[in-house]
Amino acid sequence: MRAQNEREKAASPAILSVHGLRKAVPGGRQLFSGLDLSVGSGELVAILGESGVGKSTLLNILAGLDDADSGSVAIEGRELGTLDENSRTALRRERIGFVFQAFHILPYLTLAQNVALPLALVSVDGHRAESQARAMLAAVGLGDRDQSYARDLSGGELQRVAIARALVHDPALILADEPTGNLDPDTAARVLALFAEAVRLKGAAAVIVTHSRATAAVADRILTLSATGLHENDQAETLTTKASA
Ligand SMILES: Nc1ncnc2c1ncn2[C@@H]1O[C@H](COP(=O)(O)OP(=O)(O)OP(=O)(O)O)[C@@H](O)[C@H]1O
Repeated sequence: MRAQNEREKAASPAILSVHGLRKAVPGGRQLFSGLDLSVGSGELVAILGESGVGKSTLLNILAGLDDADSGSVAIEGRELGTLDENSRTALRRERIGFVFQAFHILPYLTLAQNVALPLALVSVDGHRAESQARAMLAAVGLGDRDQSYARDLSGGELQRVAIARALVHDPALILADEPTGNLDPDTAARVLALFAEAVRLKGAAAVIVTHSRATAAVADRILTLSATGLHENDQAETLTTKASA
């Protein structure tokens, strides 16, 4: 059965294809080079790595929010390097769900409006967008908070709003930066089930940066980022103990 799953995975189309990525920070220090990655439909990849190694930078490059110094990133066959800024923005809105480490929940919108935003940006009508947003908020355990504002929420609640917003438009590619870092184990398990549903039932591809053992455990592959790129890692002991989330 496992062999069959592996064959199916190998045959599934790559949603994300990365080749030879190299990135240095302003000032010249090189973060990584020779980085390759392919993530198919229905596949969830966890990325580990020491603090400061470049995990958030990598996610930003994968989303077209930052540029690599060399190498290529393609999403569903479209090379980001060949797209102008408007096309990149459109691709991001339509095909990517991004959970930022700092959440970026807009303070002047209600939670329902925040979560409905990705739908509004792809022209889903207002009533439908708000009702899907409320359903998504309920799925992350915030069904009774849809009219609240960010200032009234805890860090873990904000993180769940960010996750709801990233998943509401059924993105092809989910990029999540420490999505369970502020959550207790039960709540983390609940949101991880949502990521798993998006990947396994809806066919998304997901790349999740995490320090959490429990979060990495839901991944099909665990990779470690270092200066020489991404390397296979199934050594659970390399996960830090930050890890209960
Ligand atoms: N604009 C910038 N100018 C200079 N250095 C930067 C800039 N952006 C990021 N860096 C540096 O690049 C390195 C990688 O940062 P990044 O946030 O990608 O790491 P990370 O692996 O996600 O870390 P953490 O696990 O602590 O979140 C860090 O040393 C950071 O200080």
